[in-house]
Amino acid sequence: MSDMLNVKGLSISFGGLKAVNNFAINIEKGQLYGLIGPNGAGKTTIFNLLTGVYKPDTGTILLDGQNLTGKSTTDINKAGIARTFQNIRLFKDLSVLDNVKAGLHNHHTYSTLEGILRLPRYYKVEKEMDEEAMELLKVFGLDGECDFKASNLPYGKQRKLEIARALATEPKLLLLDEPAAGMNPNETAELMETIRFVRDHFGMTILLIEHDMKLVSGICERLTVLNFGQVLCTGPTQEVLSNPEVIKAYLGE
Ligand SMILES: Nc1ncnc2c1ncn2[C@@H]1O[C@H](COP(=O)(O)OP(=O)(O)OP(=O)(O)O)[C@@H](O)[C@H]1O
Repeated sequence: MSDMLNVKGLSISFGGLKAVNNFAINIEKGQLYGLIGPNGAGKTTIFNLLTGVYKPDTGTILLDGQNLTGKSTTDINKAGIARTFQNIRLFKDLSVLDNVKAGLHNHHTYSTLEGILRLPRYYKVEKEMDEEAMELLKVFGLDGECDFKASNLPYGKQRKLEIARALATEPKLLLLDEPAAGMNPNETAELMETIRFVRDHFGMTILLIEHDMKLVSGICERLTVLNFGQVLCTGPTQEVLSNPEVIKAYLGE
């Protein structure tokens, strides 16, 4: 199996603090992978490094063999990394459909002039986008709410919409930052099914940060545990979760 994501020697400091120190990870294509660790361990900072929000002090990031180190957020998104955020970020006043279409805009193009003049190509592209967005919404069971304002959806569905929008950019790697945060047990159980489905249906490679151990042990095949910015342990999920050092540093909290 080939690596979809290959990261080596990744570090960044904020002032005197080494938030991420010599981080490495290999994720195979189609793998469902978890990044866990105590609060402040550096997990979100790693997502910010992988997506170009921060530039690493050292290290390399390869996506499907392509070197993304030091690239901008836009270039990295185009190259195939999409993410969701710890605090949901949707276009709250836009419809559910338009939120997904905002993701599709990455690869459907008409010129600004074609758009302003409403030239035929504009209508053709808009129609194709409507259809594609609806297909994606169906996958998430959100097609019935396509005209709702995003902010009027219940919390669990907003999370799903955020994932749908990320998938609309046709990523090679999907990063989910605490997808179950703020969810009740029913919503979490449904979310687990959705994430598993996204992997199976789209063959998606997924890296997720999560504190909910039920979700982590339920769907992740491999884990990397981060502690004080450093990798404490990497391996198959059950092996990692029964590692005494991991229990001491994290699970025993
Ligand atoms: N832009 C920044 N400037 C200064 N310090 C930062 C910055 N971003 C993160 N940090 C620090 O880096 C460390 C790692 O933070 P990070 O948010 O990555 O942790 P985390 O593992 O995602 O935590 P949580 O589980 O609470 O979300 C923290 O000490 C944080 O305060």
